[in-house]
Amino acid sequence: MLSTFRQNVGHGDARSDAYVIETHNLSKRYKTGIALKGLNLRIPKNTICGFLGPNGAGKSTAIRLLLGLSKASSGNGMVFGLDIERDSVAIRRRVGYLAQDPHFYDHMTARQTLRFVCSFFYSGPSSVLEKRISDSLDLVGLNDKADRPIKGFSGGERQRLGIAQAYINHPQLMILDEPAASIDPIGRRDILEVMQRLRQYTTIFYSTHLLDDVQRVSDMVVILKDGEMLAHAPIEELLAGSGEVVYELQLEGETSSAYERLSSQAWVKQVSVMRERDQERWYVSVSDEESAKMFLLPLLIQDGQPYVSAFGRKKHGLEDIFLSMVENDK
Ligand SMILES: Nc1ncnc2c1ncn2[C@@H]1O[C@H](COP(=O)(O)OP(=O)(O)OP(=O)(O)O)[C@@H](O)[C@H]1O
Repeated sequence: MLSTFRQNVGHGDARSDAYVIETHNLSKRYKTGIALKGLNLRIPKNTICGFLGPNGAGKSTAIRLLLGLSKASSGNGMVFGLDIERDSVAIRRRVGYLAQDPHFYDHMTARQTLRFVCSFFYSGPSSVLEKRISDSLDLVGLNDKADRPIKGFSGGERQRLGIAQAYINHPQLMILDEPAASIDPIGRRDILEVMQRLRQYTTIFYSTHLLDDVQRVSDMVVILKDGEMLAHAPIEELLAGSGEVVYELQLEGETSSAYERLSSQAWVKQVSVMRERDQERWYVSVSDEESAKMFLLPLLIQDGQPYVSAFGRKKHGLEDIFLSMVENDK
């Protein structure tokens, strides 16, 4: 850390050691209705937390409250152990924020943009400043484009510059509002890589609709719907689901006798069949995994029928879990 830049060391209370963000029944009511109902967040240091929810779930409302840009109707919250209402200026100084649609002066280059941002908080030697700018551009993979006007940048490059701008003051927390929305797959992959690189330096709390991205880079997931929190858990815990064991099989050929054999077993709870052109996909839910390991395949195939082209334990994807939570409100 460069000594002439403001040092981001904690000066909050003891709770700041455990959680970067902590809220208690944080709620927001607009004239039109309740946007956020009793949000209880606990986000530990150096995690990447995906903040998920359908449109209108309350994600931006929560972000505005955390940054002190809007006042809570009830409840309270801490960022670095500082009160989000009383200490919002001190909090914002230590948070790097990327808005949903960042605006830049398009005639300026990436390097000039970062210099301009630094001019608001830095007054030390220019060699230190230039090194900090160069390091930030490196981190987001823009060093080779640093001296080109921003007007020629792709959507993904603009977002990466936005991340460099949010990171330039080495914040302890970055809040990113939809950092990869409306970016092509290569641009999105680059942004995810930048987030992975940043994880060693800071905590990242980001809102998104992109479930695959959340599954790839997040440690923790918070799911909101209609202002209510449906889930707040480490991603592995969420992906482990209810603990139900389901085998997924892809079959071709004669399947009716195999269906009879399997469904008559006491340890088979259910066999669901989906027909796909000339194949069938089966989901076999079992109550005893040991029996399934020993008997499922031998029972399935007799006299070479049916032909099994895929076999494995079904993994729950975040998309399945998100959709089932949002649709069932559980
Ligand atoms: N300033 C406001 N005045 C009145 N209602 C508002 C205001 N801001 C947000 N809302 C309402 O609060 C609810 C939550 O909105 P919010 O923007 O927080 O959702 P979101 O999860 O960020 O949605 P999106 O994913 O579409 O950005 C919505 O019903 C919205 O219409």
